[in-house]
Order: sequence, then C-alpha cells, then structure tokens
Amino acid sequence: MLFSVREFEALARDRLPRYAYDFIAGGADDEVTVRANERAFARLRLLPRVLRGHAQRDLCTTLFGNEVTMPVVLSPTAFHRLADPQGEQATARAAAKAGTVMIASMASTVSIGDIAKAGGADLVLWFQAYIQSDIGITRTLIRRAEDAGCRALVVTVDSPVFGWRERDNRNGFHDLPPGMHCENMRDLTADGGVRDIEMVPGLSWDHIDRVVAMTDLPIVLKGVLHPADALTAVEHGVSGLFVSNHGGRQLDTVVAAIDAVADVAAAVDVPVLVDGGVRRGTDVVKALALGARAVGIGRPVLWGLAARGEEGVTEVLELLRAETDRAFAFCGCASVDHVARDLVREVRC
Ligand SMILES: Cc1cc2nc3c(=O)[nH]c(=O)nc-3n(C[C@H](O)[C@H](O)[C@H](O)COP(=O)(O)O)c2cc1C
Ligand SMILES: CC(C)CC(=O)C(=O)O
Repeated sequence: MLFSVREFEALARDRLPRYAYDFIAGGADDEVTVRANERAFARLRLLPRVLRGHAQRDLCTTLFGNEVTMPVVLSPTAFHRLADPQGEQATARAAAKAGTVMIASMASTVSIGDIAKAGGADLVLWFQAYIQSDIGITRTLIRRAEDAGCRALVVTVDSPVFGWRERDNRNGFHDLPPGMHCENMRDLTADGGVRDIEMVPGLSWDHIDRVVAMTDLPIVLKGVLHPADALTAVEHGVSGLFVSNHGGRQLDTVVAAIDAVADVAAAVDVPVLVDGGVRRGTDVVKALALGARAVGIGRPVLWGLAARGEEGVTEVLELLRAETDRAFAFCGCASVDHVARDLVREVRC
C-alpha cells in the first residue's frame, strides 16, 4: 500500500528505464520552474475555519457542462505507453472509474478513438491539440477528436518551439521505442504514414480564430500565464483558460503556475484551471481558493501508471480525492463554493 503521490514517484522510478523516468520527471534548462511549481504551493499556507458543522463534503463540480466528481482532472501528457503497455487505454479506464476528465494528448501512443472506446460511456474525454502549420491537418485532428466524442478542445499555446530538455539530450531520447507511435498522427502524410508533430513558432491569435471557427466544442487555451493574454483569449471566443507552464518543460524560470492563477482568474469571467506541482489535496484547496475551478495533474498520473498500470492511476486519483476531502473537512468547507480566498496566506520561506 502506498500513501502518497511521492511514494508513487519513487516506485515508478524503480520500475522505469532511466530515459523514460527522466523524460517524465524532467523539465527545461536548469529545471528552476519544475521545482518552483511545487515549492510555490509550500509557500502558501492555509488559514482554516473551525466549527462549521459540515459532517459531509461534496467535491463535485462542473466544467463546461461536464459534471466531475472532484476538482482534479488529468492534464494531457504524451506517450503513456512509455509507462505501461496499455498506455492511454489504462489511463482512460481509471479516469472513467474516478468520474473525472481525461485530457488526451495529441501525442498519445493510443489513438483518440481507441482511448474513447477504452474509457466507455462514463469517460469525459477532452482532446489537447498543438495547432499545426497546415490548417487542414489541424482540422483533421479536431474532426477525429469530435468523432471520438470529445467534449472540449484544449489548445496548448506555450510551445512555439520545443523546450531544451537536457536529460533527454543526455539520454539520447529523441524517438519513441520501436512499435510505439503518435497514433493520432497516423494517415496524415502523403504515403499514409505517421506525421511528426510540429511546434509552430509563428502561432498567433489568427490561428485561434480559425480553430474557434472550426468547431462547436468549447475551447480551453492551455499555457496562459499573463492576465492580459487571458483577457484577449476571451475576446477571441475561448471558453476557458488553463494556467500552466507545461510542468516547467518549456520556458524555464517562468513563474510557478499557482502564482499566476489569481490574477488570471480576476481578469476573466470564464472557468480557469491550473496545473503544475499539484501533489496533495491541500494543493487542490489552495488552487480553488485562488480562483481556479479545478486543477490538473500531469506527472502523478504517469507515476501511478508506471507503478501499477490502471490500478496505480486509480490509486493516485483516490489518494488525491481523499486528501482533498480531508482538507475540505479541516478548512470547514462543505463544497467547492465554500473554498474562499481568505483560506490562503503567503509566507516567505
Ligand atoms: C511527460 C509529460 C508529457 C507532457 N505532454 C504534454 C502534451 O503532450 N501536451 C500538453 O499540452 N502538455 C503536456 N505536458 C504538460 C502537462 O499537461 C502539464 O501541464 C504538466 O505536467 C503539469 O505539471 P505536473 O506534471 O507537475 O502536474 C506534459 C507533461 C509531462 C510531464
Ligand atoms: C510530444 C511532446 C511535445 C509532448 C510534450 O508536450 C512534452 O513532452 O512536454
């Protein structure tokens, strides 16, 4: 029995080949932001309320019309088959069982259609896209997600170029192992092969306008940190924002995601999610107090998957659910609406 996300990371580290552990754990340059994401949560301290008389807590919330059983969703992460042979299919089953959203990465090693099938009718599935320079390819990817029954589109905008990942360079990890592919990119080359995912340095608001016009799905922009960009996003018809620094994997020395969330939430009226460094139920409460509707978890899902496959993802999600419920109880919150801004204080440490 494991008792924390941290212990899942330790077991995953034992079980994974070095290159795969480093790919998942690592970040850009000096990994300042990787560390900052977690440390920023430690600098935030709770100021709980007592004697509120809530014998039961309800963690449910709604995200763009999708009901979820807790304010914790699975952030998009690439290449789940590096962690477990069943890859994203195992993750989808665990997300469906937990009653929360799985955001499937465009760089998944199982196609979006097969992820949807594995999760079944109970899975709330969203698709994460990197806009490609060929707008026709982008459209095809979005159609595939719509056909698979995805209920929102998460467009990642913090990646005009690839981050500089020194661990991957040192390990020579530049290609997936034989037999693993980005399955969503299949049949997208002239000869019907698997197309490489591009990062598009020229990405602009014009691209967002084209994607908004291309689909009826709600669009969430992922990787927004500046409140002025959040405001512009809403003016361009975006339905939600995902405050994120990509887990410290793109631009290093960026602010911790949790430190950016309050200003973004104050700037806009649409739901705001945040990810980066969430490892405990108390982190979930802090994020909600600062204005997030829900948090995402990236690495913890992959630690669960690498440690114990589908069951490991379930255990990680249930640990976070229990911790969040306990934190609600300690803070005197009966539901997500009770998590007020004054529950959090910042300290120097
Ligand atoms: C191994 C790995 C792969 C990732 N792949 C993607 C991806 O394909 N698309 C994306 O938008 N974000 C990707 N991310 C970023 C996550 O969505 C998320 O922002 C980040 O992991 C959150 O931080 P956390 O790992 O501390 O929870 C990836 C992160 C990791 C660790
Ligand atoms: C295929 C990559 C672009 C996936 C990614 O976003 C990451 O490794 O952070």
